[in-house]
Amino acid sequence: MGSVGNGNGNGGAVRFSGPMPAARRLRQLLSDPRRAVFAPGVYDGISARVALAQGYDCLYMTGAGTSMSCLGMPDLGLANGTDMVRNAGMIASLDPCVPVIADADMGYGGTLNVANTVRQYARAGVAGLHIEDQVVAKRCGHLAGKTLISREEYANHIRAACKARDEGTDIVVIARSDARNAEGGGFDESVARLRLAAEIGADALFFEALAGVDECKEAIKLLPRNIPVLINIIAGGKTPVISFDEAQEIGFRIVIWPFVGLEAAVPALENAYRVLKKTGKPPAEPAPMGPAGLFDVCGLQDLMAFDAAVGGSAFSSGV
Ligand SMILES: C[C@](O)(C(=O)O)[C@H](CC(=O)O)C(=O)O
Repeated sequence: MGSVGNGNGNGGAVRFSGPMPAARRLRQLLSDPRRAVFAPGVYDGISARVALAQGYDCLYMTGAGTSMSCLGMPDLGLANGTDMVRNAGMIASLDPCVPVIADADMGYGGTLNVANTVRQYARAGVAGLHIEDQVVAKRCGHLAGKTLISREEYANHIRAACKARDEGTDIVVIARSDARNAEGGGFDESVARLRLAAEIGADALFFEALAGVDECKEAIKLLPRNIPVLINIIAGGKTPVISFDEAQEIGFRIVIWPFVGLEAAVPALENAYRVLKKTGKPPAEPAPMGPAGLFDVCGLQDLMAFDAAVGGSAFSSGV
């Protein structure tokens, strides 16, 4: 989409035009108070492509899914910043018109690491990221036994994230608090930390592990009105499983479903490998898509059209 103007009447200046940068697009979506942003969880190139084909306005890169798909490990803080930014940047590059909100865990260290994480995600084209208040040896927000950093340290991390954002990027900084179900935390501690993060300059707030619809309503009542609040819905997690419309009705402005793709993929994979082993053939249903059908999911037609548009003939007789 980028066009380079050279000797084209603008004094030889290089001019780029193309889709609105993803972070600006996310800010635009968030600026409409009547509408929540709906972001299904994706964890790799295939899940992102499949979700993009459904026409969502935004995608969510799950850190747990990244850890599982890129490392084969559960969400126990084993994926580092490099693993995460690589996956987030790849997903963000697939359709630059659709913003990606990506998990950035605890920012992978102290204030300097948090700032570096924000810069790297912004450079990778990620539209928004969330930074939480767990220690570096973190775990999934819906598991027991979480340990928090102090309120002061968290404030410093959010300050670092905002300062890095303000170096010339538009990336949306989402402050997450895990205090609700962490040792020494609780509902009030989460509220206090998220209010503090809003004062410091976070763009949105993520209240992790809200327990029940009444608590969701209470959180919305107690958090500042002028800042979008994210709800993280995981079947079998701590937060009640409510629909997008119900979440929007309560007042949430960003709704993520991190595991929707993983919950579909894991049983399907398990079935395919089991049947192949048992019968010597893959399951008959669903009908095989074939190589071209599978590659179509990942943009085969666009790539062939690109080649033809620039005069290539690599695919002129089909694939
Ligand atoms: C939202 C989350 O950070 C994610 O990685 O998707 C996880 C999801 C999970 O592991 O249940 C979280 O809530 O901590």
